[in-house]
Amino acid sequence: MGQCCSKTGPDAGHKSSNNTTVPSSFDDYSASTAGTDSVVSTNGRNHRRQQNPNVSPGPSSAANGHHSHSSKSTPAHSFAASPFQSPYPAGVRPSPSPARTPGRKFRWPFPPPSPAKPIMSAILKRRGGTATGKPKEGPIPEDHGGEENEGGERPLDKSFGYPKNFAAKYELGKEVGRGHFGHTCWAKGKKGELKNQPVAVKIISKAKMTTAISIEDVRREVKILKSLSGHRNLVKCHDAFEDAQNVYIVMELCEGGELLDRILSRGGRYTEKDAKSIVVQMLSVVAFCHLQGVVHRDLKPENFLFATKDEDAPLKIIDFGLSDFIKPDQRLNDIVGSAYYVAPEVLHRSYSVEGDIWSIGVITYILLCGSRPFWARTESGIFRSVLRADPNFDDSPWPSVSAEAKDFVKRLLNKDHRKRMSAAQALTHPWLRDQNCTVPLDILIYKLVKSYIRATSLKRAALRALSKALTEDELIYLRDQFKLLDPEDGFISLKNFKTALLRNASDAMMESRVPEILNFLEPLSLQSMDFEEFCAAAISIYQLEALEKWEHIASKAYENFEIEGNRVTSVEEIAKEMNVGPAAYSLLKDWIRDSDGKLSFLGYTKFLHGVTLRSSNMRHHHHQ
Ligand SMILES: Nc1ncnc2c1ncn2[C@@H]1O[C@H](COP(=O)(O)OP(=O)(O)OP(=O)(O)O)[C@@H](O)[C@H]1O
Ligand SMILES: [Ca+2]
Repeated sequence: MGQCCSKTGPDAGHKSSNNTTVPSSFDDYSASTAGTDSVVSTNGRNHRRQQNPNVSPGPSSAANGHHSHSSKSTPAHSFAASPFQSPYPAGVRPSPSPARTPGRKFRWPFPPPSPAKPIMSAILKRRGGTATGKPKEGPIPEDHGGEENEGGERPLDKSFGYPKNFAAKYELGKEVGRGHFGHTCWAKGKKGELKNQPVAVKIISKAKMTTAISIEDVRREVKILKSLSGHRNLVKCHDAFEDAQNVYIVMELCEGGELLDRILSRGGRYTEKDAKSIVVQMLSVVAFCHLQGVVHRDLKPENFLFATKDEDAPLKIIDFGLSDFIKPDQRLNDIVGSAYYVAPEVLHRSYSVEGDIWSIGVITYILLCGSRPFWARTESGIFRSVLRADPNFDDSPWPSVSAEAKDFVKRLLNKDHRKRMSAAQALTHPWLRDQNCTVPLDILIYKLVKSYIRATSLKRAALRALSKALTEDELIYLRDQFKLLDPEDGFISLKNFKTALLRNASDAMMESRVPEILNFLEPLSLQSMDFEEFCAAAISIYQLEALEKWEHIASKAYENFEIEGNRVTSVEEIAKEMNVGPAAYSLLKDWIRDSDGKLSFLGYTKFLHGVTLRSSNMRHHHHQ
C-alpha cells in the first residue's frame, strides 16, 4: 500500500521542497494537517487511478501557467500528491500567463476533481488515533488483532451475528475497488438464487476495527443498506456475512464504475443535459433516504456508481459507512465526510439532512464546470473556504451555463442550511422541470406543518398572507406535495399524513423514529386543511428569504396581511410570541406602528422570521 509521496503539484517544477510542508501564502496552517496526509493516503487509490488513462494533468496545469507533468511519475491517489494541485485558493485566479493556450478546454483556474479523502478527525475517531497532537505516522494499523480497545478496559465485541458461511455460498474474485474503510471484490454465487451471478462483496477487516465506534459503524452500515435496498438508485444489498477476520457485504455489482471516473473521462465536465439526469437520480435517492430518516454524510462522486457501462446506465448510491439514523428534529454533531463536500454546519457541529444537499450542490457544481467550488491545499484551507468563500460563478464556463442551472447550484450551496432547498424541492426547481421526474414525499413538509399547527393565530395569519404572495412557480412544489398526501375533496387531515408516510416506510424509518413525528401532528386529527392552508403551513420563511424576489414577495405578503391579518398587538405579546424577555422590548417597539398599534412592515417580516435576537439575556429561539 503506497505511502503518500507528497511531492509534485503544479509548482513542483519551481520548488523542490515537499509540498505538504510548505506553508503557502494563503494558508497559515500546515504542520498538523499536512502530517495527516500520510495516514489517510494509505488507501491504495493509486491502484485504481492508474487504471484511468484519461486522467491527464495537462490542461489544467497548462492553464495555470505551469509545466505539465508526465503522469507516470505522479500518483494521483492522494490529495497531497495530486498532479492537479493548484497553488490558488478558491476564488483566487492566477494572473494571465503566457503559457495559456487559447481554445483549451480548461481555462478554469482550479484542478479537476481528484478522489476525496475523509476528514481527518473522523478517521482518527473511527480508527482510534489521537485527535490531538501529531497523528500516528505510517499506515493505519492493520494487524492490531488485539481484542482490547484503546483504553484497554473492555475487550471489543467483534461478533455481528451474521451468518458465517460466506465461503460456502460465494466464490471470491478480483478486487474491483478500494476505499479507506474496506475493499470490494468481484464474486460469484455458488448456489441458490444467485448461482453463477456476479456480485460485489465489500470486505471490511475486523483487525481494522479498533474502536467501539468503528464496530458500530459497520453494524449500522449493514443495517441501513439492508433496510434501504429497493430504491432504483441505491445499490441492492443481498446479504451480510462474517468470519473471524472480516465482515462481508454482498451487493449488486455495479459494472459502470464511479461517477468520478466518468467526470474525469469527459474532461471534467458534463453538458447541462447530461448533468441534469445525474442530479435528478442523486436527488431522488437522497430524498428517499431523508424520508426514511437516514443521512448519508459522505456524498461525493466516488460514492455513486453506474450500474452498467452504458452511457445512460442508472446511477447507484453506495457506501453507507458514515451514514446514520436521524430523528426529524435531531441535530448531529460529529464531523464526518470528505473535506471538499462537507457542509458548513457540519463543521459547526450541528447538522441534519441538509448537509447531504450541500454535498449534492458541490457535485453539481463540479459536473457543470469541472472544478471544485471550495478548494485549498490543506484540509483546514478547504474548511475555511467552505465556511467563508463564495464559489466562483463568473469565470469560464459559467457565462455559458444557463441561469436556471446557476440558481439551482446556488440554492444548494447556501451556507445557511435553513435556506437550502430540500431534495424533493430541488427536484421541482425550474432547472430540472423538463426531466419529468416523480417527486417524492418531502419530510420537510412534516416538520413545517408540525410547527404551524402549534403556532399562534397571529403567526398563522402572517404565514397565510405570505403563502398568498407566492408565485405559480413556487406553488408547483407545494401542489405536488399536497397531491402526495392524497386529499379527499380537497382536504387533508392527520390520516393523510399517516398514510402517506407509511406508504413510503422502510425498516430504517422505524429505527430513525420518523413516525414519531406523527404524534406531533395529533392536533390535526380534529381538523383538516385545504390547499390554501397547507401552503401557509408548509412554506419555509428561511427559504423564501433566500430568493432574489424576496423583497417583492414580502411586500405583497404584507399587503395581504394588512387586509386580512394585521391587528392591534403589544410589545409584550410579540415578545411572548418570539420567546424573548423584557430586554427585547425596546427593539420590538420599532415593529409596532405608533399610529394604530399594528405590526409595521419591518415588524411583519421580523415576526415571520422568528428572529434570533442577540443579547445576553434574551433566549435564542428558532421556529423549526
Ligand atoms: N456494488 C459495487 N459494485 C462495484 N464496485 C463497488 C461496489 N461497491 C463498492 N465498489 C467499489 O469499491 C470502492 C470502495 O467501496 P466503498 O466506498 O463502499 O468503501 P469505503 O472504504 O467505505 O470507501 P471510502 O473510502 O469512500 O469511505 C468504491 O469506491 C467502488 O469503486
Ligand atoms: Ca466510498
